[in-house]
Amino acid sequence: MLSRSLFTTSIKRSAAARVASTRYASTKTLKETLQEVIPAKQEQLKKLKAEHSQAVIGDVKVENIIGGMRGLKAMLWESSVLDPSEGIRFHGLSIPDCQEKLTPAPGGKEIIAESMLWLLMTGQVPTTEQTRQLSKELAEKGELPAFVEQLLDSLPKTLHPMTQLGIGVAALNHDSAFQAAYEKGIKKSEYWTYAFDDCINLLARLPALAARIYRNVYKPGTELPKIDKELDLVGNYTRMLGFGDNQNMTEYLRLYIALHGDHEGGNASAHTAHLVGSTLADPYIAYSAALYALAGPLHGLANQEVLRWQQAMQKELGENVSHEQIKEYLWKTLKSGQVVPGYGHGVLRNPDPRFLALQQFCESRPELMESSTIQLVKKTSEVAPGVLMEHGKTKNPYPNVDATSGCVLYHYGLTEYKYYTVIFGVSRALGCITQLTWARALGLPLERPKSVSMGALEQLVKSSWPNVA
Ligand SMILES: CC(=O)SCCNC(=O)CCNC(=O)[C@H](O)C(C)(C)COP(=O)(O)OP(=O)(O)OC[C@H]1O[C@@H](n2cnc3c(N)ncnc32)[C@H](O)[C@@H]1OP(=O)(O)O
Ligand SMILES: O=C([O-])CC(=O)C(=O)O
Repeated sequence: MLSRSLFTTSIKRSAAARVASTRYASTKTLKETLQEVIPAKQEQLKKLKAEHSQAVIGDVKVENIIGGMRGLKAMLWESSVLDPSEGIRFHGLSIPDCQEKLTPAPGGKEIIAESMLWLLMTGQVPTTEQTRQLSKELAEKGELPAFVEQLLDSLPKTLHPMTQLGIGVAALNHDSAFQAAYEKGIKKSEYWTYAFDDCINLLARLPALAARIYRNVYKPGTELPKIDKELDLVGNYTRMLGFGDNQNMTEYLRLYIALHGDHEGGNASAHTAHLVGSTLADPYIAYSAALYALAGPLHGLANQEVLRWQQAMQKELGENVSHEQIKEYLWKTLKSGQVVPGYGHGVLRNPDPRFLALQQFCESRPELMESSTIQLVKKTSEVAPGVLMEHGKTKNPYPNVDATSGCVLYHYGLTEYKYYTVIFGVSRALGCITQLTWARALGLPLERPKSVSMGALEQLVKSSWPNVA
């Protein structure tokens, strides 16, 4: 059984963090607020460089190099930190803190993308007015250029929705303010303002882009509504997908998109955006690249894979599967050499608090608790950790966020699971655009780590440990 104590502990511990990290913002816009907070961070970096450049903060082991750089502290990322036991904190705030502090949509309860973005970008909790003003700005900027609509409409319906999303996002760079300004020749200190403008335009246009792909592929011939200038980003997205009448689905998507927004810098999608952005490619290109990292089954695509796996199990065993049957099915998956999707993590060593928050959402809604899909998620989470521990390979036998995220969408009628990672792609922009803006504001350099061959590694080992055979 998953323990809730993790959550309670996190709520208690985070009270102090909240006081330390939360500073209420004024009535300034997001860009004006950023303008205010950037100089202190620039100064902090300058001081780190001047005073501590040569300080050693860890060792590089052979296992780091051959093991996908796991555990290597090698990136600067301000907006969130992932603790292996506690999970994610956004500028020090845990998920329950954010649920308590961040402004929901009018009439709603869940965190909205705008308030999460504000927190990520500035480290401050926005006022309700600031959140609404940002919603308005995003809605004003949300329509797609006609040529991008035509481009999307011309793609084969059989092309994976994630491939389509990446193409659409890359094409938006036609209007990149950063690229145009760079060509004109701007000073480095001005980079961030153009990058920020692109980032906001990108985020604003993602719902129309992602919804158009959904309509083209799964609901051809249905009318895509225009953006409603009075709605928040996700309210509009849900409406454009065709689920605007379902308040529970709208609220679920708000929570989903806020929680998937950022997961510190080392995850494959965020890291890709940062790497590509470090070449001074514009934010559209950088985020398009990130989407293709998200599209792999070990990362974001896992939410599609969870549903596919669950449905295959239900097809084989029927609707009302027992814990024992799930256990046998898990062993069958493992013995066939496949991973159990939705379980394990590169950093986390406990149940993912995003998983717990989404499960809590389900528990607050009777229609979800009665759903056989959601019940299967719960039952699987009760037996899979034991099976994975007995299997003995994974360092983390607990569910990650993907174990449940798609199943709720399925219950509410968004059954086309190849689309699920697109929703993740709308969300992950929050963290990636934050970093793209800050990387330019801090003048971070081109990312270029040193690679080594196996022969060179052997030599390095010999010279460090001469007595090793
Ligand atoms: C939003 C997200 O991206 S969350 C992650 C989504 N991905 C998934 O749910 C896919 C299933 N999970 C996995 O494949 C892994 O747990 C990952 C990719 C998430 C993390 O990978 P790692 O950090 O390498 O995990 P770890 O160090 O525990 O792996 C050790 C071994 O356990 C295996 N393992 C890890 N998780 C699982 C799993 N869920 N099922 C079966 N085996 C697993 C690994 O494949 C690896 O096997 P190997 O030694 O034969 O190569
Ligand atoms: O942190 C990771 O490596 C994967 C993950 O959960 C995410 O990116 O949301």
